Amino acid sequence: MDKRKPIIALDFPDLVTVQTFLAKFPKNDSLNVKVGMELYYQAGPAIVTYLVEAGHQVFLDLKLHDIPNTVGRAMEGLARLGVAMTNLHGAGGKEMMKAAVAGLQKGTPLGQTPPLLIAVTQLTSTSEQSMQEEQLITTSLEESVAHYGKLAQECGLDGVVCSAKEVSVIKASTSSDFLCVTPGIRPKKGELGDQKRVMTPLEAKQIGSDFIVVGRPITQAVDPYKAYQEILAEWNGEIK
Ligand SMILES: O=c1ccn([C@@H]2O[C@H](COP(=O)(O)O)[C@@H](O)[C@H]2O)c(=O)[nH]1
Repeated sequence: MDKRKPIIALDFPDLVTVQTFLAKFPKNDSLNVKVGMELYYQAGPAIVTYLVEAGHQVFLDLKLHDIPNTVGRAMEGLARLGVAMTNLHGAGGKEMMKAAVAGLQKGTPLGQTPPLLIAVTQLTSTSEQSMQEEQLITTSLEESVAHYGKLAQECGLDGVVCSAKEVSVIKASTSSDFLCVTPGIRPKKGELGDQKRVMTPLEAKQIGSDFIVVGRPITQAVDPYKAYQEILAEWNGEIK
């Protein structure tokens, strides 16, 4: 995946809506796109194959969280789809994460590299208060995120999903090459929606995010391609 390009969250219900959206971008532009639950559960693996064959780099964001055997076998299947990155919930634990790594390796066709595997730490829609009250976690949110980062690295994962606000703490508790994939990205004065821990593309760049994930600020914009270009420019430090 090209780190200079934002990952566009294709949170749409079907192939036709995806095609209509992508038609607003120049033909032959290879994009970083994210397929999440909304699209995958309605359009199935065929949507992933469609995007891969169209030349896009796909982050398959299904956030697996189940017993180790189930997650390992599911990852084995997902590895055959040709995605560049996929993920699970770090809260599933070490045995589950190790099974996922093994499953991806087993399922990846000979001669190909397994997708990057990253662990969700605390969702960017979670505040410290809700984490403490609803998950009964008594540490700070930063400590919880750092903890999941360390576990994920111990299990052989490539990085985490976190807010850009936690990039420094993740890098300090793991290593500088441990990937921080950061959703919860909003342009200055952009609508937050359900996101709680947000940063602008420029702030995320300055703090060291490896990848930014952007959905509604692009997909719901009046001119999605223009919105994408503005975010791309900011992410690449061209707008200060
Ligand atoms: O902690 C997380 C993990 C995943 N996401 C996903 O990223 C996009 C963000 O969309 P926006 O419209 O830019 O808010 C969405 O697909 C989420 O499922 C996240 O936001 N936070």
